[in-house]
Amino acid sequence: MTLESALQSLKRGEFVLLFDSAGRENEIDMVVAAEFVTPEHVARMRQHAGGLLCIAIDNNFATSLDLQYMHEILSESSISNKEMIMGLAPYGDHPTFSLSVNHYQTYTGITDKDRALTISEMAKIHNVENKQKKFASSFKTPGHVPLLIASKGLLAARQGHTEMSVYLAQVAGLTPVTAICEMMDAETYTALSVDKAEKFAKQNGIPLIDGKELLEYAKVN
Ligand SMILES: O=C(CO)[C@H](O)[C@H](O)COP(=O)(O)O
Ligand SMILES: [Mg+2]
Ligand SMILES: [Mg+2]
Repeated sequence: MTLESALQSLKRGEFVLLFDSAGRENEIDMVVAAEFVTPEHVARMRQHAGGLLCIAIDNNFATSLDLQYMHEILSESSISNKEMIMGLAPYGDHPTFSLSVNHYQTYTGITDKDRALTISEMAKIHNVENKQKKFASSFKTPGHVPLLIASKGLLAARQGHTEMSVYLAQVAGLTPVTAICEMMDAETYTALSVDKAEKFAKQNGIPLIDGKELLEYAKVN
């Protein structure tokens, strides 16, 4: 499956699977452009991925919303348990978590319908004039969908699913806001292996992108 066909899938509002690398998380995330997310997408990520469903956003967009990384927010806060604040994960990256949000029209925030609304409305904010004002009036925190902020410099700075998925959306000409969820294995209680993900991808006609290929593509484009 070529990167080009994966981009076409994203443009049609379909899933792609994204592997980071064996030396990093060694995980495969289901990825879909946030602007297309429906309750059915959320149900499928819940059933076929089962990890944490997050919204990844481009760094400039985060800045325009006055968002910070959660580890920065906590470092600057008056909490006493500062030693708990995540520095680097075992594979060497800082977490990209920021606030978690619910759209104001959700009820509990966790249902497929509620999360789909939160995710798709988050993409819409990217394209309005006064983003910060609209964001503050349309979303509540804490909520049921974590926001992840892609690094400034994107793939040159960090090679996580956060950056790779936002980069894919950008290259596809879409709003750089994605919904991503790690694929878990209910048989082994670990992350889904690449072999099993390849099988799933084939059976379901979903493109699987290797992060290595994406990084090579980014170098020459
Ligand atoms: O931990 C995560 C949030 O559920 C996932 O790994 C997600 O893929 C984003 O993180 P990263 O950019 O580090 O891969
Ligand atoms: Mg992770
Ligand atoms: Mg990841």
